Amino acid sequence: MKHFEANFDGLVGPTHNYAGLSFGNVASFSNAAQTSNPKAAAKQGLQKAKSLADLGMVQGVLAPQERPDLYTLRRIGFSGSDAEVLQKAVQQAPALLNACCSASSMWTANAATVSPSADTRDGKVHFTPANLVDKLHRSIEPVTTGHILQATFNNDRHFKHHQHLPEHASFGDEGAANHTRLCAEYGHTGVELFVYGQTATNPNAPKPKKYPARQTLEASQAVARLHQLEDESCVFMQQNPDVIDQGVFHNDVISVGNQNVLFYHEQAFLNTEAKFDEICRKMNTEMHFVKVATSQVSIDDAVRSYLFNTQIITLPSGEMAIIAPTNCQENPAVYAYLNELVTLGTPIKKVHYYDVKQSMQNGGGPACLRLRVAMNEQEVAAVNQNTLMNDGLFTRLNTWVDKHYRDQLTVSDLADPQLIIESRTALDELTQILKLGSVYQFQR
Ligand SMILES: N=C(N)NCCC[C@H](NC(=O)CCC(=O)O)C(=O)O
Repeated sequence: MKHFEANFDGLVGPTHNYAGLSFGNVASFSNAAQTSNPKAAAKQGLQKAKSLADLGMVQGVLAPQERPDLYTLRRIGFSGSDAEVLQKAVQQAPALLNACCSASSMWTANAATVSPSADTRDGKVHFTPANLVDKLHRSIEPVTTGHILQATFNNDRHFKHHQHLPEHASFGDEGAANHTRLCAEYGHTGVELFVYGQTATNPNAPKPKKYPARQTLEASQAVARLHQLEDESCVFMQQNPDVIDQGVFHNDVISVGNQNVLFYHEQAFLNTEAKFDEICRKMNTEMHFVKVATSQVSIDDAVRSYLFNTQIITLPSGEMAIIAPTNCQENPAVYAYLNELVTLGTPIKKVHYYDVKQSMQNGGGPACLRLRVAMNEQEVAAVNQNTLMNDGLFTRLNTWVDKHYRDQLTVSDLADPQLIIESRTALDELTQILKLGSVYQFQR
């Protein structure tokens, strides 16, 4: 049976804006209050997704969330008509209004952790939506994320959907951004590498001093239990707290893997050697650890360019390619490194660059925008086929964006009641295009 690694990219929602909501995420803070372009953002994302489909990859899309989130605003005491709720919120608590308007669900690497059927005891693909408790604007995503995942992977025989972990800092879970699956072939049992930022139950264990460590060991272990993974298929490794303090808020900002390749910065982890030995012991194939030294690329350059927030994909030819943001071309050290990398005799042979700057300005690179789901042919056939990218869907979604999205949005526009109507009209139409049913609260 054939096996694939599918990428499901998050569609950028109509309220994409720069509100400076993510402490510890350098781009989010430094671009706060800039004017965004939701239409361009959505189109950049669609172009990246379509290009991967054109390269022969299985590519899907995940629907965005409903924003402004009036349900959360009402839950915290703002009342009256929808317009009144927005008005009161902007006057009394503008920061809370901003948190309820983010299009952050576009970064589907944070939607969930996914374990392919080859790794799980019941032979199903398991999904656990990430609770994202570290950031208020993201903590309101998991319930709807669960609905969207169930409508996209809507087959009980092949897909097992779990509830997100308890909403407490001890179980801080950021999903696939802190999880990498290593394997020989996508259909073979692999090693699931869980990278955490801190151990919540041990106050004396290493942790960052300045910025939050969003992922806990306790969360990673809970996901591994839920997904019915064998101990022999799991490695739990700690992210270097010093790099979190330099803006590496997720592990996918400092390392990325694909099959038997792990591409990483030398400062990415703690206890690197011992943990890499454990990975080698648990893998049934040779590993390629592709290390980038600080002398080649500094942490600062890695964070600015998102060298490691690239996607490493295996093309139908069997060769690996890197999908990088154009920001990597614009950084001399990183561009020189990538030009050299493809000559080094590693499995990575080519680099493709895409402009995803609208997302990058909020700290979301190509890898943030996608959720990986390794599947066999039968599982791919069981996916909601209307979510899979092809020429027809690409055209329909571009037309849909043109019709509903603004080309300018500032934080002060978030209190505009018209945005509620625009957003709901767009999402209602999208659920028809993708045949998702009623995944949004306004439809229930
Ligand atoms: N690395 C991965 N996988 N994902 C990137 C997520 C970026 C996101 N930015 C934001 O949420 C910024 C929103 C704002 O400031 O308006 C975050 O920090 O959670």
